[in-house]
Amino acid sequence: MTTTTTPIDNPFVDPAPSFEENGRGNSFATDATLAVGRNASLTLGTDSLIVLDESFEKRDHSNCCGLWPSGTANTRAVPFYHILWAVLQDSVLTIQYASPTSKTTVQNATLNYPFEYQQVEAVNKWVYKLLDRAYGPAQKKKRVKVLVNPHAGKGSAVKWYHRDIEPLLKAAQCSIDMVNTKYMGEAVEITQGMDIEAFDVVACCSGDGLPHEVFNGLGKRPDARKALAKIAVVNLPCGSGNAMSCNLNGTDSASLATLVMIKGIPTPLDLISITQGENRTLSFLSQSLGIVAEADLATEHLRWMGPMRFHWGFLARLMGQKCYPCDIAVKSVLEDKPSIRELYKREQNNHEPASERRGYKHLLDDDASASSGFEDGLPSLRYGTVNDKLPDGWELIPYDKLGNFYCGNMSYMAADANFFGAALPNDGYMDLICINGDLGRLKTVQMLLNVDNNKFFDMPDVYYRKILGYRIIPKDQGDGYISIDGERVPFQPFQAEVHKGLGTVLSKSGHMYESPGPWGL
Ligand SMILES: Nc1ncnc2c1ncn2[C@@H]1O[C@H](COP(=O)(O)OP(=O)(O)OP(=O)(O)O)[C@@H](O)[C@H]1O
Repeated sequence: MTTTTTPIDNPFVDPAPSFEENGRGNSFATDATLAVGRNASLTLGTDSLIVLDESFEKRDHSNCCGLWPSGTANTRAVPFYHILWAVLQDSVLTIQYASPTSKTTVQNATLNYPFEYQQVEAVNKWVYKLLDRAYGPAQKKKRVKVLVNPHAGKGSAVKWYHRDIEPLLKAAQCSIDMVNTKYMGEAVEITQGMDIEAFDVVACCSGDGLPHEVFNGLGKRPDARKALAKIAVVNLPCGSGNAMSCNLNGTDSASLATLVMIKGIPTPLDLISITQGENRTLSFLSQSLGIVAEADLATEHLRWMGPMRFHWGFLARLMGQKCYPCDIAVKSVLEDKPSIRELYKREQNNHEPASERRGYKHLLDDDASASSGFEDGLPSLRYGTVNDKLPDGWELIPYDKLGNFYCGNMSYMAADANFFGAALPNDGYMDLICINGDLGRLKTVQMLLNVDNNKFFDMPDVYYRKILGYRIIPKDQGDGYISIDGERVPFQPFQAEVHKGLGTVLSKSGHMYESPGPWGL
């Protein structure tokens, strides 16, 4: 009787054929194990590179305090996801990988093994397979324009770039062109004029402010559509608000986010056109008016408090049960939570390629043809601007007791603040939450707590909708706070509409955010 060993039973067994082999009818298969002299071997396992090296035992305590899965003292399993590069040069095989230094940080580490001249061909084939496993469908050697905001957060971005980010990018053979921004708005100018053929990614070592500028810089170009589709915008978190990284990299650690970027898959992102006065800008994250906007923007002087500043600002306003009366017209598509969950579930199982996730073709809207998708610049506005007459079918409704108007395009609005549990990168909708200001203090505090523990979406007082556009007109108030992607804009009426998959980001999955979704799935 013969017994077969599956990869699940044995991590030393090479898994199913690689991406390359699939396309080549397996003609490229080589041994999964490279023997290095008599004392070491390198094996392509199920999801890790298994390094067996007797010198580990003597040399170091390098299992990083138990952070790697490891069998014995002389074995190390390096997940393929952490492999940055491998090359055989001058008869020495060098493998670079991201090694955990704590639960939230990684740093570049290297393995070197000498090989005989006769082994070169076999080793090169093995390296090819290793890189294939390490990168899967992700592009290798990305060409990255890096923008560092020296003033982001507490002013550590330059230090973090040199310590946590650049070494990983170099180890992964990325080409780098780094610029420190010198003033507010410079990232708009840089990306408006950049050579988009020379780069794949613009990586912002910053908070969410610089990505906002980059989307707008690309959006101002005569070839805006092409630029926004070609260049992936990435946040490597160094600011005080790093929501973009939490959503797409699943972390607010600069080094871990860099690893995710190196392995990231281009993902179309819905962008929102905002018209206010005579201006048109792009928003990628959120728009808010009411308690959330005020708790954030009106507490700048309390920056020393760190993240507590937002909670303090929120509670202070809550005590006064403040309302923010507005007239609001909404072009709504889904208004009930079961349908919104259903959409989310469908998208989890939807693996269509990035090329199918752009444009308007999936929208079943009455006048979708108004924006046919052939323009070179930004798409035209289907619903006009805030200065035009209200689009057909829209109706302004008075919200005299409005406490919070919050429109989101991503799930997390800060680390652990999963406000928009049903948000999707390219469903072609914005997620809108409206909450009354006279709910009662206890209920509102409960709401805030439920944002932290993932029960917010299901609360009956959370009015959650999937929408295509809206107009909001503040009334009966003097000055106030409106936030677009966390930045303050004039307290004046504005209108918003979404463009399906107009922008591009890098994500782990190619189609979902790194949030747990709307609960109860
Ligand atoms: N050299 C600079 N000096 C002053 N401001 C700058 C500079 N470079 C960029 N900025 C601006 O800083 C703003 C905030 O940046 P960012 O989001 O990166 O950091 P942050 O700490 O998260 O900020 P905030 O919490 O204030 O939004 C952006 O609007 C950006 O244009």
